[in-house]
Amino acid sequence: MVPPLLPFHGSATVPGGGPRRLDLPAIAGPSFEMEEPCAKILALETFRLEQVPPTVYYIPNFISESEEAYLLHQVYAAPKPKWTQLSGRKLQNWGGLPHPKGMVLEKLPAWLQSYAEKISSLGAFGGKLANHVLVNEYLPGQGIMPHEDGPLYFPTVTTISLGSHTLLDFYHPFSRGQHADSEQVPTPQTEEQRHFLSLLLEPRSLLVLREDMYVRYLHGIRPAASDAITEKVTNVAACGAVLGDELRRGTRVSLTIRHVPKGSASGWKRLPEKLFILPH
Ligand SMILES: O=C(O)CCC(=O)C(=O)O
Ligand SMILES: [Fe+2]
Repeated sequence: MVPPLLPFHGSATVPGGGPRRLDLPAIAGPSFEMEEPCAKILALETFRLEQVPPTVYYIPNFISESEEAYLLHQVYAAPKPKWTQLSGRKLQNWGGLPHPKGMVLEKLPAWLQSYAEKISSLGAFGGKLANHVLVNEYLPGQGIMPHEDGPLYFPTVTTISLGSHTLLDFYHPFSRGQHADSEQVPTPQTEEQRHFLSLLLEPRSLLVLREDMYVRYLHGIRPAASDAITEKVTNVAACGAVLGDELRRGTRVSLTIRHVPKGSASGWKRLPEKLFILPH
């Protein structure tokens, strides 16, 4: 049975404002009953991170501990064949399998559908309803290489983190240099040089990435067992961590919730081949 969705709760310290209670109303909560959808979008705006390229929203404690336990229970109750073991992580795919000829969409199970609806109602997908979820499980020491998610998805990804924090790292794409005619050879750039910011994703948080942060830069998770909170962690003020902390990772399960537009196959075909850097 799907439990009723609870309001966001908890508190966080935000820049300039000192500790603040983040009381966003739940979909069925009393404050939303009298409000228009645009009010929910405004609510999302209050969680927008500054000092990063557009656009990142980070909402600590988006779900409660009991919702987290419920979601973890559902993830691990899935039949064994639902898991795909990859090098460095385990994956479940819900809503349909991506394919160069287009996504064959399947209905989401009820336990994911309610969260897809809750996030969509914040306006995360431009009024569309999320219909696809990837579940990733990372043990301490595991991660995901820097990548782009590819052109199949509406250019927003939303992620609920369960069980443990992680650091999501962002990278400038390789500089492609000037046009070949100018004879300028692109300078080699190390991964470290291209890494320009990280976001601390705490358990129970929601991350919404749109625009440049989703389509222009690459993202990845270092295969590490702990994370140093440095000045590159741009959202530290919204988190329960401080500069200089070293956070040990536990097993983290992430739900990446997206919208796959109908007919995305044609979008796929139009894009140059080198953009097909799919992680899965
Ligand atoms: O686990 C995460 O937060 C990131 C997963 C991811 O980048 C992906 O599935 O494409
Ligand atoms: Fe990704």
